[in-house]
Amino acid sequence: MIRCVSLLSTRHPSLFCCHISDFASRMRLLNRLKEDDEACVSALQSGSIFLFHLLRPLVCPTEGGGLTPVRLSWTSLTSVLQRLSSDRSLLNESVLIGLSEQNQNQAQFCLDVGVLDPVAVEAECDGTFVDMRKAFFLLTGSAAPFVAKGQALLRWHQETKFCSSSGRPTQRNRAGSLRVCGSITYYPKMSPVVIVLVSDGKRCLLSRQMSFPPGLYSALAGFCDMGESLEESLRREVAEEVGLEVCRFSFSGSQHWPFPQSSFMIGCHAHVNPAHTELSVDWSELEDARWFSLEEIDHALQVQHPIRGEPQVMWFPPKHAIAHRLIREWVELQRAQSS
Ligand SMILES: NC(=O)C1=CN([C@@H]2O[C@H](COP(=O)(O)OP(=O)(O)OC[C@H]3O[C@@H](n4cnc5c(N)ncnc54)[C@H](OP(=O)(O)O)[C@@H]3O)[C@@H](O)[C@H]2O)C=CC1
Ligand SMILES: [Mg+2]
Repeated sequence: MIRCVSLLSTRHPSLFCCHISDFASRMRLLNRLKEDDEACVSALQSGSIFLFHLLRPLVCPTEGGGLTPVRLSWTSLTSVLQRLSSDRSLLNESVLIGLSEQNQNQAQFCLDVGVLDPVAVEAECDGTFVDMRKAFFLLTGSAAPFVAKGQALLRWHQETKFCSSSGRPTQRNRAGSLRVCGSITYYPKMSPVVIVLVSDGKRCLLSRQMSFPPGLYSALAGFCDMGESLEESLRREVAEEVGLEVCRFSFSGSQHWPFPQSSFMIGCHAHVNPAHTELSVDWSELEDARWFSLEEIDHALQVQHPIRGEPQVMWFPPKHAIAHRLIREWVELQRAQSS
């Protein structure tokens, strides 16, 4: 929907009224809140706040058996803090996550209440603090990436309290989108990871690491090295982990991934020459790597959850994960090619 938005900007005084979409106006407002501390304070007072305790999100169950994050208004959170005899200044630690598309661009913040007794907060707020690994896969709708982003920002603040150059404490802006020490500005960081589903035209290649739960197989993945392009990382990771040479690849999509910290997953499909598919697996990285037929992949896609005590049952990362999407795309392509 296009609507007329009045943009009063000191930076762009010529922009008084123009036609921009709701999305564009939301993005500009978000940017303004990052730059304007006063505007951000007032957005917090009318916004919603999501709580974490030592990086564990506060959630409550949904009717369908999933989880949803608990959101509090500024007023209700200040009264909770008062009842728990905590200083309201804790709210200064909150970090802007985004603006609600559904709720008239309401600002959304996250706050780690690690200094408070978690049980008391849970009782006050009707929720439970749960480990991110559990929460991420049970959060419904768009909540999983949203909560992951909040946790990633809070973690970054906790880890960037001091300047790595001077050793002095860093200062943050109100939104929490940066920290400074003198002339040095720190911005939140992500580690780029390439994740690639390799195919020989008929089969696809999946692997598992020692740390994976029993039966879980996924696409090959690896952190990009400093200075590498996406294609260089992809070719290197496939060569390192299974000894194959990629002849062509295509980009599929990307996602922020909260494990082990903040990864920026770049999902790709890659092809190898069907005449050169013999694997030379790096056993120090992988516990197993194998080629799978369409039939085997189709069967594993039906497995919703790992079955306890049946490690032989193969299953894939859940729908949230880009690995899942790559596998589904490969299946669709195989079906389209054979019909
Ligand atoms: N979203 C999804 O669908 C999926 C996501 N993933 C994610 O992809 C990520 C990367 O895959 P993985 O195979 O483990 O990566 P790699 O193949 O690159 O191997 C991991 C090792 O690389 C080293 N390393 C290099 N740079 C970094 C960095 N920036 N952060 C952490 N470790 C680094 C570490 O070695 P050392 O410890 O020796 O220093 C680490 O153990 C994983 O964290 C995993 O969570 C994986 C599969 C599916
Ligand atoms: Mg790897």
